[in-house]
Amino acid sequence: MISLRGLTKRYGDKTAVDDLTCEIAPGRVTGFLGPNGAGKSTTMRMVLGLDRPTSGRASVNGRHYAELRHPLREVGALLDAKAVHPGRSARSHLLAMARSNGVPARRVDEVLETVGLTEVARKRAGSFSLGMGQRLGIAGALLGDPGVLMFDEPVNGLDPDGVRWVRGLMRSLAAEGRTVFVSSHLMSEMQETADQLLVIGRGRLIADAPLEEVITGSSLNAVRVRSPRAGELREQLALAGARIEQPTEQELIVTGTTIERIGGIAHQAGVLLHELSPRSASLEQAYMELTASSVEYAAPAPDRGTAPDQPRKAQV
Ligand SMILES: Nc1ncnc2c1ncn2[C@@H]1O[C@H](COP(=O)(O)OP(=O)(O)OP(=O)(O)O)[C@@H](O)[C@H]1O
Repeated sequence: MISLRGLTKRYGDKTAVDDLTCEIAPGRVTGFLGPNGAGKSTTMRMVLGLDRPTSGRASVNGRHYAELRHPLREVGALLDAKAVHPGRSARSHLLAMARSNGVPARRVDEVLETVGLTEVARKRAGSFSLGMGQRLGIAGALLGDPGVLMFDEPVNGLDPDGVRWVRGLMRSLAAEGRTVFVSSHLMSEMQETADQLLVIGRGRLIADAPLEEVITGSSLNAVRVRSPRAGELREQLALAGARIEQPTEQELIVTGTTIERIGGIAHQAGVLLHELSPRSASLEQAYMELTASSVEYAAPAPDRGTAPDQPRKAQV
């Protein structure tokens, strides 16, 4: 369990993390999302005692990181895969970490096997590709067999096979009852991996909700209706306050109401339906809506050459 209580970090007059309060619970994967500069890495660094909060508190299993006797055995983290001495082999890097945390040396070979680096274990970490470095960082996080794991952009630089492997690893760590807290900009990947989402923007909490809830909260969820009398149904639905697009003569895309309501209106009007199906928004669409007002570093829109979009929706 990771707990954040009024967690705040200021750098001069810049507030990187702004009064975050939430719990990251065990037994599930919590995705940590937010635009560039939202404060994700700073939050993770404060959990690990690498940055001192300006105010508030971050704790792991009820204690501050500095109070943990063998931190690696309680919380494992991959923050920066490049934070390895380039002249050291993967194995000696992990052995040094193990020794300083009372972890037995045989565990080093186990985690090297888990991340698929056994064959290159004696090669210099400096010669590793980005993906191999990520795997070594993940091995370091797993070393103490901790109940709490944090990963900052773990799939960065991994090939599709590696991305699938990380997804499976996260899921199985959570299934073992561990707390898995992972940041990513890859929304399609998060949609496959996360159970819970913590979304921040400009350091502030925007959403802390189950993945399903974030997606169903999107105004882009729609219902596709096909009917030989689509025009007639359209009128009835409009009277009931729904928003309707009609891409073809017999097809309607309806938002702003429920599938049950549409079925009821069609029934009352005696209109035959050939299809009534939900069109779920993607996590990417839901995320873009949620964070539209929090994007700090955005390129101008290509067709208009102006500033970023105006907020569409700020809260779930
Ligand atoms: N050491 C520092 N000194 C000054 N400002 C900092 C420092 N570290 C982070 N910041 C600022 O704090 C804000 C949050 O940065 P942070 O790296 O936590 O965001 P992030 O959500 O991890 O971003 P990204 O997705 O781009 O990695 C940014 O505006 C950043 O410039």
